[in-house]
Amino acid sequence: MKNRSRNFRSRSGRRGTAPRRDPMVGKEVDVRIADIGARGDGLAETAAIDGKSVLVYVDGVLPGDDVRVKLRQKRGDGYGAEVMAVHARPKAHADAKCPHYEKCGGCSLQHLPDDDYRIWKRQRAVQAVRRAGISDDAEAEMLVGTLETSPPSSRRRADFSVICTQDGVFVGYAERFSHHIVNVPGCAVLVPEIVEFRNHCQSFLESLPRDSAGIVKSIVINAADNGLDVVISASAEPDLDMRQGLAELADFVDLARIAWKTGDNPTEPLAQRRVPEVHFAGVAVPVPAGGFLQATRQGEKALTAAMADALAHIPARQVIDLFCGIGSFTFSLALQGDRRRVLAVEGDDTAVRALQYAVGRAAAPIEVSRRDLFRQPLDADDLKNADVVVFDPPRAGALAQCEILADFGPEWILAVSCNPATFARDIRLLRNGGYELQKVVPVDQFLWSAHLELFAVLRRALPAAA
Ligand SMILES: C[S@@+](CC[C@H](N)C(=O)[O-])C[C@H]1O[C@@H](n2cnc3c(N)ncnc32)[C@H](O)[C@@H]1O
Repeated sequence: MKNRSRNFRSRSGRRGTAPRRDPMVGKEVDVRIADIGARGDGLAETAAIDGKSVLVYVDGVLPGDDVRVKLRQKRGDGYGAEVMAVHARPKAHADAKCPHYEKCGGCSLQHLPDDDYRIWKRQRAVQAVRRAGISDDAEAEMLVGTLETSPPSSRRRADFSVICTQDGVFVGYAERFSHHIVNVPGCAVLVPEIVEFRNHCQSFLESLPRDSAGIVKSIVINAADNGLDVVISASAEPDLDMRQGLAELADFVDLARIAWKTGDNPTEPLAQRRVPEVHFAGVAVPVPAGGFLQATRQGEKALTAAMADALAHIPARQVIDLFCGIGSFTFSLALQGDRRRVLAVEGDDTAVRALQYAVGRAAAPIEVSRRDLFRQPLDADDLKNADVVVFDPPRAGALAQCEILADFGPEWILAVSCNPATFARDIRLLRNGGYELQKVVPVDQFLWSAHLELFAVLRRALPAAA
C-alpha cells in the first residue's frame, strides 16, 4: 500500500514524517454530559476508532444535557469539543452575567445556576482533600468548610493581552477556542476602575498609528489602595509620542503609576503620581510594578480571617511565613492577636525590598529573608524554633519545602494554595510525615472560573503517651 504520510522538513531542516491526522478530530457525535470536570468543562464519553471509550470535554454545558458536539482537538486523555446542536436540556442554564460571556474565554461557568456553581466549586476542594489521601467521603466532606466567594466587580488585578492590527485594537482576554483577543469593555469580574482604564487604553491605542500601537503586547493592572498601577509590556522602547500620550492618560485618569517594560529589560516608570500602596493590618506597603496581590480584597480578607481563626487556638511565638510576597499575611501574623515574631521568606527581590521597607517603617517584629525556596528550602535547623509555618506558594506548589517539613516541621502548618492539584500532592506528603489535616477553607477569588484557593490547617499528630 502506498504510504500517504508526506515527507516534510522540520524547522531544524531535518527530514521527518508529517504527524498523521487524528481521524477523530472533526467528527460529530451525540453525547450526554455526565459531570463538570476540574477545568469547568462538561464531561462525556464517546467511542474512539478502536471502540474504546474516550473522554469528551465540552464547554458551556450542564450535567444531563444531550448535545451533538464536534471534536476539535486532542486534549490529554480525550478530546475538546464544541456544541453543534442541543437535543435536550433537562435543567435550565443560568443567564450570563457578563456581556462578553459568549465570546470571552475568561469566566466559562456563568451558565451554572448559582447554587450549582457554589456546590461544584466546593466539591473541587473536597476532591483535593480526597486526593490528599483522605478516602473516606464523609470525612473529606466534613473537613471542608463553606465556600468564601468574592462578588462580581471585585477582582483587583488584570492581565490583558493586546493586539493592534489593521482590523482594530484589542485589549482583553483570549476568545474561546481561539487565540484572538476579545475586547471586554463591560467585564463583570474586574473592579470598575480597571474596566474604565482598559477602555481609555483601547481608545488611546486606537488614536496612534497602527505600527506604533503594535509594539504593545500586554497590560498588567493592579488596583492598589491609592490608585491603579499599570505595567505595559512591549516589543520595543516607547517613542516620544507614546511616552507623552501615556503620561497624559495617567494624569487624566489619576493613575498612581504607569510603567513600561521592553522584553526582559527592567521596568521603567513613565509617570509616577504617587507610590502605589496596599495596607495589610493597617501597615502601608509599596506595591512593586506588576507585583503579586491576592486577586480580590475579599479573598485576602477571607484567607487572613481563616488564618487568625486558626491562630486563636495555637500558642505561637515564632511564625515562619514562606512565599510571603509583599506581606499579605505577614503583618497580621505579627501584629494581630498575640504579637508574634515572624520570619518572612520570599524569592522575588522587588517584593523583598518592598516588604523590608514597610517593616522598617512600621517597626514590626518581622525579619525578611530573600531565598529561592524551590532550590534551597528551609532545613531542619532553620525550622527548629518555629511554632507555626505558613506557606503560600505559586501554582507549582511547595514540593521541596514540604519534603523537609514532613520530617522537621513544627507542630502546626497553615497552608494556602491556588492550585488544588499541587495542594493535594503537598498535603499528602505532609500527612505521610505525620500531620493531620484538620480543616480546609475554600476561597473563590475567580468568580465563574475553575480557579480555586484553598486554606488548610495541619497539626503534627503527637506520639501516643507511653
Ligand atoms: C501565591 S504568591 C503568595 C504571596 C503572598 N503570600 C500573598 O498572599 O500575597 C506566591 C509567592 O511566591 C513567590 N515565589 C515564587 N517562586 C518562589 C521561589 N522559588 N522561592 C521563593 N518564593 C517564590 C512569588 O514571588 C510570590 O510572591
